[in-house]
Amino acid sequence: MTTDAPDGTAELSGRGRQNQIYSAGVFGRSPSVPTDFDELERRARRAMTARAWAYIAGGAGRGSTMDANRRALDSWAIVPRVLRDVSTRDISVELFGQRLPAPLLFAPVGAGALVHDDADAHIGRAAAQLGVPYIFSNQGCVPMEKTAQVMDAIRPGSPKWFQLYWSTDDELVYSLVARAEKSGAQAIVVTLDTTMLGWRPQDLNIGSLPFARAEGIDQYTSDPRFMEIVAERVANPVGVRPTVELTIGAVRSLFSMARNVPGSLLRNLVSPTPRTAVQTFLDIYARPSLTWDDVATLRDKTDLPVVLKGILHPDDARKAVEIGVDGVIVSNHGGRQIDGEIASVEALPGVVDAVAGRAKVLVDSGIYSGSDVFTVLALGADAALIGRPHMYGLAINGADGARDVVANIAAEFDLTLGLAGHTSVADLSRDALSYRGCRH
Ligand SMILES: Cc1cc2nc3c(=O)[nH]c(=O)nc-3n(C[C@H](O)[C@H](O)[C@H](O)COP(=O)(O)O)c2cc1C
Ligand SMILES: O=C(O)C(=O)c1ccccc1
Repeated sequence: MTTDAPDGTAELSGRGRQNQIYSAGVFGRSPSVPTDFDELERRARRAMTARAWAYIAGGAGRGSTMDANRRALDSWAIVPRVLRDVSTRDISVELFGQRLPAPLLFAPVGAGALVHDDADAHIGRAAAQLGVPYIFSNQGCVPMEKTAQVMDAIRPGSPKWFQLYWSTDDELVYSLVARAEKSGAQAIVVTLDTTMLGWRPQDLNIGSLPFARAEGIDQYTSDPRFMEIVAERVANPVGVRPTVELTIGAVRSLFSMARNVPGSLLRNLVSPTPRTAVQTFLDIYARPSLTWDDVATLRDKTDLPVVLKGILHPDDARKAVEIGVDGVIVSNHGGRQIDGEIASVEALPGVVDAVAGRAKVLVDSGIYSGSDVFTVLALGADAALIGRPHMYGLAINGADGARDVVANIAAEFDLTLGLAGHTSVADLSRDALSYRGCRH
């Protein structure tokens, strides 16, 4: 089956996408982004500043978790079946009552402004054109209301979810959740693996943290509760440690941020407010003391599906189901948090078995091609999140680049599905794979 975007420019079916690309080729036009991950990454690196590359491509420590993510995927081989009429295929899936055109989502990625102005709005546009969900990052660069508006203008009711980092201030947490509900979010994703930032040598070695330059704090500066905390701190600076020095770039971002905030406290740049906003963000964005009780409370307070991101142990998956969450995301945050961590795909079968169909199981980290998507679905995942690849597409070719990267992965998945002898996602099981063991 073919899924056209409203403007007719993006195809998710394998043959449709191939036809688009080959037909354009006849007129000398090449695709907006490379169609394989390695070339995509090379081109993206050339399109980015060194600071953006360090943050986006970087991982924790020596990068061994990123390597493990790839190794785990590559240790499974697809075993095709033949003569089964694969002429009509359906790659759509249902998640939380909504039919999605492909088993894919745009992962939440913070500080996208490093790559593109108003990054989140452009990714929102890409996602809306495809009808694929976009999970808004809590560390995004555009207030969620604006991204939602951009998406709904393209496709009313475009699938959108909100990713939450649990702040030390519960009132801020619930203010963000209420804004997400009002913006039309269809699920709340709580990310659990970033209660502190991992040890990231690529950023550390050049002394670069986007948030310290006010890149990636727009969900906060557009929040009334957050700005109330900032105002309190400005009025009463006792105990506030100014650990952040503002650069010219930071002042520029703060200036644009001030334009976003109604009746902004930030307008007056000679005031201590911008610096306090950055420092307040760094102080309160995450609470390492978070426990299951907090998540259970959230579960009771919102009617939206709650999805936990960063689940890798089967016992945690069982506990999540027990407290009534609707889904888990098997993720090691793209290998950015712990060096030497279990690969998502290594953890996936254990989590799928523990959940036993009682909640949705999503997965991310290193899923870069249609055959990777095939592998994780055959291992029991319901859908996969795509992180760095869509940011690389954004870096190379803006919204169209982000869209086409995800369209290409969907198209390759559709072809892989058919070539392997299957016609729908529901057909897939571990029988479709053979374990070839780790090569190390
Ligand atoms: C630059 C960058 C920023 C990220 N920011 C967030 C974030 O704000 N919230 C979150 O839950 N995950 C964040 N992640 C993790 C992604 O959601 C996802 O788990 C990861 O990118 C998947 O791995 P992949 O990049 O190999 O596809 C970020 C990842 C990257 C690369
Ligand atoms: O960079 C990230 O991966 C990320 O998710 C994050 C979250 C909070 C603060 C800094 C980074």
